[in-house]
Amino acid sequence: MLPARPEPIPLDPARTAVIVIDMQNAYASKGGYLDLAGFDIAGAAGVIDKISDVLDVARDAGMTVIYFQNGWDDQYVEAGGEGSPNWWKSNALKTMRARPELQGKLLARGQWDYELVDALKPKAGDIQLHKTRYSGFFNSQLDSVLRSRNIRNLVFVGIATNVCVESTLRDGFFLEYFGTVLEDATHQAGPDFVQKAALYNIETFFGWVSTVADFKGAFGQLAPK
Ligand SMILES: NC(=O)N/C=C\C(=O)O
Repeated sequence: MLPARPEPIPLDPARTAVIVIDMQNAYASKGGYLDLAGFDIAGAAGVIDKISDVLDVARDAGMTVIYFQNGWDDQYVEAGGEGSPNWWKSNALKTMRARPELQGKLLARGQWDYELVDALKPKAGDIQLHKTRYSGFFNSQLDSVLRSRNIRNLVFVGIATNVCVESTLRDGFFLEYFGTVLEDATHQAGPDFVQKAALYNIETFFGWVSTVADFKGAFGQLAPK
C-alpha cells in the first residue's frame, strides 16, 4: 500500500511500472532545450538523485522500469511541419527558428540534448522507449509493453510535471491504468504554480500523488539487504 493523496493506493510490484519521463539534458541540464528556451530549470537537478533512489528501490522490489526519451530524427521530419500543431507549439522548434545556430541540436536523436543525464542511465532489464509528442502513449509501444507484462499501475517521475508527465498519466487514465506521481521526483516547465496545478489535477481527477519518502517506505523493505 502506497500512502498517497487523495487516498492510499495498493500497488502490486509485479503489476507496477515506474515511468521515467524524459530525464534528458534537454530538460534537466544547463544548456539544454528548456534552459535555452528561457525556462527556470534550477529545481531540476534536485530530482535526479531522488529518481535514482526510486529506481533502485523499484528494481529491487520487482517493478518494471521504463525510460522515455522525447524528440525527433535529426531532420525533424517526425516533429511535423506547419500542418502540425506541434510545429506551432513546440518551444524547442520555436527556439531553433529564433536561433538558427541551434538548428539540428535540440531534441534531435544523436545530439547531447536528446541524451539521458549521466546519473540516470538505464540498467539491465530496464526498458527504453522513444516518443515524438508529449504523451508517452501516443504512437509508442508503451501500451503493448505494459499489457504484455500484465501491468496496470504506473508510477511517474521525471520532467515536466505539467506537460509530458501529466499528458502520459492522463492518456493512461483513459486506457484504464492507475497513475501515481511522486511529486518530489518531478519538476515543472514554467512557474511554481503550474506544478501545483498539475498535481491538483492529477490528485483530483486523474490519479494519485505520493512522495519519494513514502515510496521508499512502502517498497524499500522489499529490497535485499
Ligand atoms: N518532457 C516534457 O514534459 N516536455 C515539455 C515540453 C517540450 O518538450 O517542449
